[in-house]
Amino acid sequence: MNGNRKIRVAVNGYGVIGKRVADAVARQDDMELAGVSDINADWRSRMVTQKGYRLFGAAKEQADLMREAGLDVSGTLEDLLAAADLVVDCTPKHVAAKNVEIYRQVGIKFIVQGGEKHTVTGHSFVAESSYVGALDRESTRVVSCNTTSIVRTLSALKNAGLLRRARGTLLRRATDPWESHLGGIMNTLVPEPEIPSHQGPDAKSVDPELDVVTMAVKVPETLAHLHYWAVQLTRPAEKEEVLEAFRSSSRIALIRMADGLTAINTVKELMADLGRPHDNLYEVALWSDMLKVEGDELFYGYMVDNQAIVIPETVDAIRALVGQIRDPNESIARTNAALGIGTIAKALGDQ
Ligand SMILES: NC(=O)c1ccc[n+]([C@@H]2O[C@H](COP(=O)([O-])OP(=O)(O)OC[C@H]3O[C@@H](n4cnc5c(N)ncnc54)[C@H](O)[C@@H]3O)[C@@H](O)[C@H]2O)c1
Repeated sequence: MNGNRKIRVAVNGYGVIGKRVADAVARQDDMELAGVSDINADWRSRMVTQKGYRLFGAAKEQADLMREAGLDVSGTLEDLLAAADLVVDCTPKHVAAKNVEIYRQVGIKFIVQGGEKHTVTGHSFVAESSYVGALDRESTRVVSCNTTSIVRTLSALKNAGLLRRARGTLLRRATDPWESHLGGIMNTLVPEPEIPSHQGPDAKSVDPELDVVTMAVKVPETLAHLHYWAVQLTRPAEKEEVLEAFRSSSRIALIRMADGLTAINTVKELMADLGRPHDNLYEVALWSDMLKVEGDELFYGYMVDNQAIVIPETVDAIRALVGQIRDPNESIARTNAALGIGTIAKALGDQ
């Protein structure tokens, strides 16, 4: 690739993650959105052209259906891939694993999301932990929302020399807001049948050194996930030392109950007030005044906006695969600036 040319990015699957990835790519000054491909021909695909993005059908049949519905269609996925340097697959779980065959045939770099297994690409991505390992690769997998939060927070403790082992309980949102008329639990809590739940082992696909076990339960709300962690430190530590470790990550935002941020809906409202697209909380929002250190034991809780947290990671994964920017910190800083990551600390002051 010519060093000065913008990276042309295709997004396949314009759902919860795909629409946010498309918007985030459009905001990067070193990238351009080549277009978006999907299979549906309703209001969701209509929003693609409304935003000024080029729309493609996943195959001829879907492109024809879109045309019949009066949509302005630029061709098929094949045409889109021909006009792109890299494709981000945001189709539902297991669909991407099949699309990978198409990408390999065409010879285009690709990113899949956390619904797919590590083996689909052989590399799992969280920017602060595995950017360098993704440089120049054919593909990577941006891990799931929960796994991203686990790797970000535990890496911060690990890098400060504080992490021995971590045990977490995850309260998982039932479904995504836009599709909550189609399903999702009510008036119950559904424990995941196995311990450990998959997120702990999945974090080790990014960093095999992490000693982490997770347990999870599905809860009847749609806003976000909530995690509680008990961590054995390498030595007794002060609370301020731990907070300093978390502050070292630009993608962990310290918040406080004392500021009135006492529930996940209040944090989402803050994102709306900050003018974030889709009210996205890209950061792990970790309560500094709830955090407790007792000798060498650490306890804390945080919120994960499942719809948003993987978006900055996906943008960084694009740069890593293309390989023009070799330094993770440079990519992270560019992504953060383009998405407004850092505005929480500015708005709330020192936490
Ligand atoms: N929703 C979340 O909170 C979340 C968080 C992190 C990661 N992920 C992962 O991101 C991926 C996408 O999840 P999502 O929640 O955005 O799904 P989604 O169902 O909201 O969106 C998927 C989109 O892909 C389209 N699609 C389906 N089959 C297609 C095909 N063959 N070709 C092109 N488009 C097709 C659908 O019409 C839909 O618009 C999954 O791997 C998921 O596990 C989801």
